Amino acid sequence: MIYLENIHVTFNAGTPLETRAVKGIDLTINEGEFVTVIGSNGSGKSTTLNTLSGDISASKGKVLIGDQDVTKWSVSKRAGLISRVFQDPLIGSCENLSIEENMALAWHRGQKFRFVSALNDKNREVFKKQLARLGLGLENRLGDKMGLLSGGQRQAISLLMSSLQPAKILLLDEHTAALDPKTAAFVLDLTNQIIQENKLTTLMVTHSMQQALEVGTRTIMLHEGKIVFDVSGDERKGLTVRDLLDLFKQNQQGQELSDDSLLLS
Ligand SMILES: Nc1ncnc2c1ncn2[C@@H]1O[C@H](COP(=O)(O)OP(=O)(O)OP(=O)(O)O)[C@@H](O)[C@H]1O
Repeated sequence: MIYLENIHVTFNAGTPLETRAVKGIDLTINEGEFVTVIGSNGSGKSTTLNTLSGDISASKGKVLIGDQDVTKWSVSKRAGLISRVFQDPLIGSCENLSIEENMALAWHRGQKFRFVSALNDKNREVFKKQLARLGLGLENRLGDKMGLLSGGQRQAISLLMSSLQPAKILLLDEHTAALDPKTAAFVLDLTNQIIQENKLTTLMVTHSMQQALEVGTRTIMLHEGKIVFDVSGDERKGLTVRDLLDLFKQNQQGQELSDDSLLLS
């Protein structure tokens, strides 16, 4: 269970550049839920994910994971509970390290370890088995530098890496946005498999309203730092992008959504 309790995030508080990015978010996510997060540019989606991962400290409010109050935990301490895949395939893996070194790092995330002992035959077999399921032949390229791979290959490996250790929460920040449509569909399919196999509680930010409805079990929309709607279960089944736009309008006193990137996707 994840609880975000009255989260506020203000950047550059008290200066002319003050930005109230998140304004009182209350969100409870049950174990195993897969929440898709939509909202226009600057609505606070990444800031909300960053507050959960610990990359940003909330100006006010509490973050709880299970029965633990993690509000004051560092990113590295939270990394034992949370794994993350970013939009940019270059973030989240080290291009100068090999595939197997990246996987060893992911496997030992948050722990002290040495490559010399982590890269043994037994572990290599585990990495190979995981990579083989991608069907990209990467199981035969364990020693290749990550920087040699395409964006889609890196994103697929990042997803595998996110499930190598027992984190229970997966944060996906537009992780298919930089990929071509075919690779994006492949990575999304892999995402679904990994979430189901590992029973992960997931938050996925997407700029596509269609994608937000097609995957996951619940959809929330942020607008100007607040949650403007939250749909799941029967209410969500059969919803169309048009319905989402109408929901937005209802909750915003007739205001139309003006972000083309959301409307067009
Ligand atoms: N580190 C920061 N310093 C100052 N302002 C920031 C910082 N990070 C985000 N902001 C501001 O906070 C607001 C919310 O940004 P955020 O990145 O959370 O939006 P978003 O919904 O993820 O947008 P996008 O869809 O464009 O990625 C924006 O006005 C942004 O400019």
